[in-house]
Formats: sequence, structure tokens, C-alpha cells
Amino acid sequence: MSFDASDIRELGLWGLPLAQRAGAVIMDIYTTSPEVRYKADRSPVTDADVACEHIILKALSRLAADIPVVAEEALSCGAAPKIEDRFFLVDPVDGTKEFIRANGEFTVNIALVENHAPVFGLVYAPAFSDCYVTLGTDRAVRVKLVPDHHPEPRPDYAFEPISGERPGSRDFTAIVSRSNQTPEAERFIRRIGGPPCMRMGSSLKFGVLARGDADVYPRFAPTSEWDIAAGQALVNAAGGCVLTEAGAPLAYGKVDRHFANPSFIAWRRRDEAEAMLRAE
Ligand SMILES: Nc1ncnc2c1ncn2[C@@H]1O[C@H](COP(=O)(O)O)[C@@H](OP(=O)(O)O)[C@H]1O
Ligand SMILES: [Mg+2]
Repeated sequence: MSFDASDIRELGLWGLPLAQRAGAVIMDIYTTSPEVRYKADRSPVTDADVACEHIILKALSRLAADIPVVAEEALSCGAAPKIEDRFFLVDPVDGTKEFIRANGEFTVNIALVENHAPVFGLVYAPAFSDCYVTLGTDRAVRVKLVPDHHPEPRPDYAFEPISGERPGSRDFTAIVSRSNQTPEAERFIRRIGGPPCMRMGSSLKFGVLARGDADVYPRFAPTSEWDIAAGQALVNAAGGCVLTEAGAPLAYGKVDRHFANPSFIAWRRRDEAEAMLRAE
């Protein structure tokens, strides 16, 4: 298939039925008390992670066999591709702990990285039929997407454009991990004045920022590139940014660090992040 992976819109439209299929497989397992195993790093994995990743890898190999893919489960089994300027990052089920707890806060994540930065992202929460996808480097949308084993091609998705504009007059709000909270993040929240704080599992937090329903997501617990690349692409496209504590951009493709990220702060608005950093 001839495909220009720099066409973010084309990639987004291609990704939606794939997400539906992957989501349908995940939901079949979700509703039948999945067996939980533990990887070498003691993180949990279920058949949903493995089956979903298989579907996505197969689809990516048909779409763009020349672009390397770094995928969470394949990498944990030792399958590390040679990284180039452009590569895909796949986390088939982000928020596996939430999947096991059955609170719905888990996502399918596909991202494209170019020159060390995520330029495309798809985050899909099948339990909520809630999908966020970039259709351009400055265009992010939300779309209701029901898990489906055999989705029909759709020319007419009801895309809701999202941006980091704060709706109404709500208070400045932080959002943090449900299962991986740290004292450092709590200290950060106190330092910025102790705003109200939402808790949520998985990369859905980036969707909440990108749609303007929270302002800052401080993350001091460990993450890997596949956990956050799609979410960062969304936040970037909606007018926000993801920075290290020192205010530097996050770099992707950190092979020597096994794709581990430093602590970071994701911001709903780039200008607010810059103002806060200047005030420090
Ligand atoms: N000790 C650790 N090392 C690396 N990543 C970790 C980690 N603890 C949690 N994570 C990452 O945090 C993700 C969950 O994010 P959150 O806390 O925002 O829900 C996990 O995604 P998976 O569920 O895909 O493994 C996992 O990758
Ligand atoms: Mg993950």
C-alpha cells in the first residue's frame, strides 16, 4: 500500500477502524475476568495487551512496513527494532492496572515520532467509546467510537474539534495518576498553590488536558515513551505542551535509556506553562 505517513489526517482516518477492532478484542477479554501475569519488571499484563498489540502491529506492517515500530509487549520480549528518524510507538493497553480493576480508565495508544518528537497520536478508551486523535499537527479531535470487530468504512465521523481553551469559568485544576501518585507530584501541586486535583488512569489524562477540562498534569512516577507519545501529540496539537521540570522539551527515541522518560509536566496551554516557568 502506498502511504505517506507524514499525512497526519490520513493516518488518523486509517487508525479509527483499527482502534475499533483492537478495542473490540480488548472488551471481549475485559468482560471475562482476564488472567493477570507479571512481566520481568513486575508490571501486570493480560491477554488483552498481547492480542491488541498483535492486531496493531499487523496493521502497521501492512500500512508502512518500512517504518520501525516500538511496541510495549514486543519490546518486553526482547524485540527491539533499529530506530530511525521516524518510528511508531504502540502501547496496546495503557493503564493495565485500571483494566484489571475494571474501572474503564485504560487506552489503546498509537503514535508516530519524527525527529525525536511525536507528530501523530491516537488515544482510544474502548470502555467509554471515547477516542482522541490528531488530524494535523495543530488539529486534534474527539470522536465517539464504539468497539467493533468489523467496523464499516465511515466517510462521516462526527469529529468534535478540541483545543486547550478552558471552558467556562472553572478553577485551575490539576490531573494526576490514579495508581502511580508520588510525593514529588504532590509537592509540585502544593508549589503551584494547591489547586483541585482529579485522579485518572492511563493516557486519558492527556485527552482531558487537550479538551480543556484540566490545566496541568505533573508526572514524577516512571513512564515509558509508548505511554505518553500519543497523548503528547494530542496536547501539542490542542495548544499545550509537555516539558521536563527544567522546561525542556521531551525527546523521544531514547534507546540507551530503554525508552524511559524523565519526570515531566504536561500543560493545557503553552503560554501558561511559559508564564509559570518564568515566575519560578
Ligand atoms: N515503575 C514503572 N516503570 C515504568 N513505567 C511505569 C512504572 N510504573 C508505572 N509505569 C507506567 O505508567 C503507566 C500507567 O500510567 P498511569 O499511572 O498514568 O495510569 C503504565 O502503563 P501500562 O499500563 O501500559 O503498563 C506503565 O507503563
Ligand atoms: Mg502504558
